[in-house]
Amino acid sequence: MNKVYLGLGSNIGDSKRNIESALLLLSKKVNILNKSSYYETEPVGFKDQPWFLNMVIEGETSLNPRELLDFTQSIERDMKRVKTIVNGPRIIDVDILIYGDIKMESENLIIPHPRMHERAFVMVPMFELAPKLVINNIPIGDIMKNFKGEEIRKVVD
Ligand SMILES: Nc1ncnc2c1ncn2[C@@H]1O[C@H](COP(=O)(O)OP(=O)(O)OP(=O)(O)O)[C@@H](O)[C@H]1O
Ligand SMILES: Nc1nc2c(c(=O)[nH]1)N=C(CO)CN2
Repeated sequence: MNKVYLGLGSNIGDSKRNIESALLLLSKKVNILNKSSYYETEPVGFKDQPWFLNMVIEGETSLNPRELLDFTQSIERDMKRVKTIVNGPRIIDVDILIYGDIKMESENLIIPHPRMHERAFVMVPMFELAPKLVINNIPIGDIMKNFKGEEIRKVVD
């Protein structure tokens, strides 16, 4: 089994329900060990869209990276994710953030996720789960200093 961190996001429909549906589907092939809180987050990239709901899970899987990507993309398809504009609104988005100690860069799979360290909507929930993590030789605590905090709000149930 390999340790993985996956980032989930949604900003169409009942985002919390969408994410929980995706988690149920993910649990068929990913043993979910830990879930971050939910966060309401300002859209990054394309601003003219609803705020997202984001969270990160820590899990383990026997799927290899390619199989894991195929699996997460099958979940996005099953949940009728329709590709709109780049960075645009979506029912569900599942990103592979970290897979063990693997560093890979193929045309459709880059691990660690190449933009995760720029994203408060990934780093804040990730820090909640793994405050001692080192990503590309940078301690996550140092990455956290880049964020001001107004772009993200923890959802308190
Ligand atoms: N680590 C990764 N996790 C998920 N998809 C990845 C990863 N690396 C590359 N990809 C590729 O990114 C492509 C676009 O995925 P998607 O449409 O979900 O992008 P996005 O989530 O909108 O943008 P971003 O990747 O910046 O979060 C996928 O088809 C997949 O092949
Ligand atoms: N706040 C937020 N912004 C985004 C998100 C997301 O999940 N949350 N996903 C994107 C494309 O992956 C682009 N922008």
